[in-house]
Amino acid sequence: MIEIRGLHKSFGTRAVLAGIDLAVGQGESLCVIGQSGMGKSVLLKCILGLEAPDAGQVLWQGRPLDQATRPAFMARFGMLFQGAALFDSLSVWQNVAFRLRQRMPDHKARPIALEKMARVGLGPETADLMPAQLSGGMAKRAGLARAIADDPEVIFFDEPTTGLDPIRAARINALIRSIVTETGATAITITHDMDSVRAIGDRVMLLQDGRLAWEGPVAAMEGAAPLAGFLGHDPAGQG
Ligand SMILES: Nc1ncnc2c1ncn2[C@@H]1O[C@H](COP(=O)(O)OP(=O)(O)OP(=O)(O)O)[C@@H](O)[C@H]1O
Repeated sequence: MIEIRGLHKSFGTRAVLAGIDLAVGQGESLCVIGQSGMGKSVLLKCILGLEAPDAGQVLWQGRPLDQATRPAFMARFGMLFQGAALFDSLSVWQNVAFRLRQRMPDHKARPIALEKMARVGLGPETADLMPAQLSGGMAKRAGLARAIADDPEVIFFDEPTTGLDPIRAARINALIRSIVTETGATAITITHDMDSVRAIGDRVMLLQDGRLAWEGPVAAMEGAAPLAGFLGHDPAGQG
């Protein structure tokens, strides 16, 4: 369970986050949407401790995340970065096993990496390829395998379909949903893509002018007036 209480973050005179409260339950899949520049990335950075909020708290399992509690949280989270963000100098399996290799020898890490790769549709023939040899869809799958390699309790998906054509995007969305359901992980997805929201989310939040302008179950969003600008909108045209 992740909770955010009264989160404020300004840059100069601009209040990017002006009092955000939210809670994501264990096993829940939350999608955060918002126009470009509305603070989705800043929110994610505050949760991860990459930006220090001006006020407010982030709690994990009821405890505020601080210097003492953050390492345990960081060990239990996985992330799919926008654009996959693979390490160019590491092979696919080494990317997938990046965290595992910090605490186990390669002969133990590699089979786990191959198992996670299989889960996302990457066969063993891709294990020793370098990221530059992968298509966009394969790179995204490798990034997804890395995100789940250490069986995280919490997974962040940052714009998971960016750069993919609609067919590949739909496949990645379906894969993410099945993995989230199967693992019981808590998922937070930041996206412009309403097809991702429909496919991945249980609940959706609209971030606007530093506040949560709308929140509800994905099933209720089609009739929600504040979301009218997003529904049926082509996400490729934004941000
Ligand atoms: N380190 C920083 N210093 C100054 N301003 C910042 C900093 N980080 C973010 N901002 C500003 O905060 C606002 C929100 O940025 P953020 O990256 O969170 O938007 P976003 O909703 O993720 O946008 P996008 O969908 O385009 O990625 C922007 O106006 C941005 O310029």
